[in-house]
Amino acid sequence: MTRVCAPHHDIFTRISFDGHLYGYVRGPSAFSSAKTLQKLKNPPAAPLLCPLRSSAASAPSPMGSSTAGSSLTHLQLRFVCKSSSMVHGHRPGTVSLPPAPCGTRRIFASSAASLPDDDGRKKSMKARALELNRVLDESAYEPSAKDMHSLPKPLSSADYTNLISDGPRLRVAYQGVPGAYSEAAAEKAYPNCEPVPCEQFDTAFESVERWLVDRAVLPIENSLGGSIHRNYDLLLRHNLHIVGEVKLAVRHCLLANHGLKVEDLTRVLSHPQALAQCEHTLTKLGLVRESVDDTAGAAQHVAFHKLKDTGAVASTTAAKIYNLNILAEDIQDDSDNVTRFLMLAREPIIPGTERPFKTSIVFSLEEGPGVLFKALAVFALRQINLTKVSSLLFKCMHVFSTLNDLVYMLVQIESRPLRRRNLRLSDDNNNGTPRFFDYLFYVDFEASMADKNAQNALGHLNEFATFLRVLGSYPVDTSMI
Ligand SMILES: O=C(O)C(=O)Cc1ccccc1
Repeated sequence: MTRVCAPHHDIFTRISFDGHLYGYVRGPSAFSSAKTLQKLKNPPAAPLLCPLRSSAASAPSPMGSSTAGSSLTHLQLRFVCKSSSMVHGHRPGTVSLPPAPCGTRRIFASSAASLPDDDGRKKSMKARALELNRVLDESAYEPSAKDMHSLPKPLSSADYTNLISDGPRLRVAYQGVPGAYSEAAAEKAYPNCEPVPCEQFDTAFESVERWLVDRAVLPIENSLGGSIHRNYDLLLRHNLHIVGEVKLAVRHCLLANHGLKVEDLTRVLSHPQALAQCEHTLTKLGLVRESVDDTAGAAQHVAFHKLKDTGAVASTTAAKIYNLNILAEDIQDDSDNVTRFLMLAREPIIPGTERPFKTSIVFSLEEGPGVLFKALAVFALRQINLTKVSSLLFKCMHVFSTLNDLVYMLVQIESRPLRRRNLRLSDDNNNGTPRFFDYLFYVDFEASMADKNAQNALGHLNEFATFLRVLGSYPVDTSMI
């Protein structure tokens, strides 16, 4: 893939309710970047590019009539693109990325053409990428297992300054350390990628936003332990788009240092979801459970401290990396233990109809009887399936009296009772404005935003929702079916 560097400007996009990608290119090289957008192989049709606002003395001319390298500064261009014909009257309201740190160049990773003066910039980007690799390599920890020093240290927020992504392999952030299930999910989602470990979920989100990496892959829900609510919140607080999903069969092992037997253990460490998924087995073994950030981190801790009374619930890969003994395999309570991960990117993908697509949205509603019924009816009326009912649905039964009527639907609703919590949204003007919501509903429905039916459903929902955002429209992972 040829990359285009877009110096000192912001590119930001969002999927509109009518299935368009739209966004802005803002900054001194907006014209050359906008020209680049016009040349994209994907989307198949040239995007419409139009000047939105310019702080330059004269108004900018429409795209195509200006030359690359124009001396205009702070130009904002709005672009809208769709694989079929243009539809006017799309909803405004995109979200801008935070300004690049001074001197930082941003790479428009999904572009397929080059700017004329690309060479010099590529060199400097390469240097910065090497810089990132150096930080990752040099900050290796000192674990007990012999190969551990060669593992990359997870990114923390301290690694953000002036480091950017470059290189032939797609760099994919995940939360955890090498050997985590999220790393395996990243490799399944993007074969041949370079997985980049991150200390926290927030770090993974920010690493993508700051162009340190190209994508993030994060767990969102699993068949046993339920949803990972923190990541739902992060989806709202950040500007990333869901561009895919990947399902991973998760098989847990009980790991311990060599020479130990199960009877020697009194305690077990792991990610809370992993502990929940092995609840019965761990109870039977009488082990005290302790939560840590990720399963592989638990294995690393047990190995590093040469613990004699503590085991870890983690993968066979983690056992190999941290040189631990596998005391028991397949200890999850349910043999069909599947975790769903989301693939996140800075730009949305163009929704298609050539294969099954799913769309994820988040919305809030005014309180009142029947209001959730009305919201879900916009899909039911159009025969759009929502996916499976979450137990969290029942938390809001006192608010929505007609909810019982809806249980027949195949629904996945994640409701987040926020108790008028102050949620700092990355809003459409990128103000990070705090807004209050009593409940936020996360809904996945089985349709593409390119589908007129889905567009109508969301248009309808938008008439009475107090807030509505499309988090992404992406191909369904059918690999586990
Ligand atoms: O901790 C990990 O390894 C993760 O990737 C998170 C997780 C934990 C349990 C099941 C699936 C994913």
